[in-house]
Amino acid sequence: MASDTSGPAGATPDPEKFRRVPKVLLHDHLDGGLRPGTVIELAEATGYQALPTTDTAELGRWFRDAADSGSLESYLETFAHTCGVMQTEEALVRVAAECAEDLADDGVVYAEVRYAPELFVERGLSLETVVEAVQAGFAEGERRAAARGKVIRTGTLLCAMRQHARALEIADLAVRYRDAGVVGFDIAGPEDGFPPTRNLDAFEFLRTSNAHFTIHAGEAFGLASIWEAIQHCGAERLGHGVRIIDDIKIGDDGTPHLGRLAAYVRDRRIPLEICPSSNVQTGAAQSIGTHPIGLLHQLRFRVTVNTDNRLMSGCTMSSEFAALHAAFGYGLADFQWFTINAMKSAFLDFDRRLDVINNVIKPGYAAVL
Ligand SMILES: O=c1[nH]cnc2c1ncn2[C@@H]1O[C@H](CO)[C@@H](O)[C@H]1O
Ligand SMILES: [Zn+2]
Repeated sequence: MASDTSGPAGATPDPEKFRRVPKVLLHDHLDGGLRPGTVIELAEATGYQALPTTDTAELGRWFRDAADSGSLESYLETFAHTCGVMQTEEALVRVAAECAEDLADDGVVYAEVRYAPELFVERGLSLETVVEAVQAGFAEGERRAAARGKVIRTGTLLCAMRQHARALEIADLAVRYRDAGVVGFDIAGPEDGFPPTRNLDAFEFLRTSNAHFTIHAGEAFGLASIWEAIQHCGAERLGHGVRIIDDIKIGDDGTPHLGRLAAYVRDRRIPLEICPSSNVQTGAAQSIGTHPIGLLHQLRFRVTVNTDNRLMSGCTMSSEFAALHAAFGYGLADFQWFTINAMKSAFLDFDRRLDVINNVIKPGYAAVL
C-alpha cells in the first residue's frame, strides 16, 4: 500500500505533492483556521486590543507555540483571540469566505467546518445572525474559489461548548438551519469533567429530528467518554476518538486484540475524525510517528484525516498528508482510502456523497496514481 509515492518514508516530502489530489475534511474549526494577517486586520477594524503581537509572522508562531502546550485546556486558551476578533457580521463573513478559499486552494473538495455560534454574541449579534453571516461567507468563498477553477463544497456543523449549558438551544438552531447549509452538530471544549451525557436532551432532540451529529470524544479523556458518546448519546462519528487505542491490546506474539468497545467501533464502521498534529500539541499523542493512526489504519477502522485547527497547528490537509507519509510511508492509495472514508462519513445526502466519490475523488486519484 505504501509504495506509490514520491520519496522514501522518513524523508519529509513537499506538501505541494499532496495538494493536487482531492481531499475531504470533516473536522476543521472555523475559529481555529484564520489567517494570521486576518486576525491582525480584524483586531484593528473591531477595536480588539488583546493580541500578543501585531506582526503577522510572529502572531502565526505565537499561536503554534501557545497551542503546543501538552494539554487541551491550555490549547483552548488561544481561541480567546480568534473569537475576540469575530464579533461582527463583517468579520464572520470574511473569516468564512477565506476559510473556503484556503481549503479549496489546498485541494479540499468537500469540507465540514464547525464553530460554536454562542462564542460570537459578545457584542450583541443574535445566534441567527451569526449562522447567516457564516453561511454567506462560505457561499462567497465557494464562488471566489470557483472563479479560479477550484471547486469546493462546504457544510457547516454547529458546536455547543461543553462547559456552557446551551446544547439544546444550539441543537435547535442546527435543525432550523439544516436546509441552509448546516449539516450537523457537535460538542466541543474541555472534555475532562464534561462528559457527553451532560447534553443528553440535545442529542435526543437531534435523533428524533433525524439530524446528524458527531461528538468530540476520546481526545483528552479516555474510553468512558467514547462509550458515552456512542452508546448513550448516539454519536454517528467521533471527533478524534484516538483513545480507542486504550481498548486494543497487543499480545506477546504481536497480534492485536480488540476489546468490546473497540470492536463495536470498528464493526459499526464508526468514523474517527483523526487530527494528528493537534493531538501532538494537546498531548493526546506523543508524536506523529507514534500516533495511534498507524495501528488504527492497519486494523482498518474507518479512519479519516483532519486538520482540527490550521492556525494553531500551522497545518493544512496537504501538510497532514505529508507528515503521515513521512511517518508511516503512506502512499496515494492510502490517501485515497482516507479520502473515500471521509466522504462516505460526511453528513451530506447519499446521492451527493456518491457523486463526489465517483466523479471527483476517484478520477482525481486515478489521474495521479
Ligand atoms: O480539539 C479540540 N477539542 C475540543 N474543543 C476544541 C478543539 N479544537 C477547538 N475546540 C473548541 O471548539 C470551539 C468551536 O470551534 C473553539 O472555540 C474551541 O474552544
Ligand atoms: Zn476539534
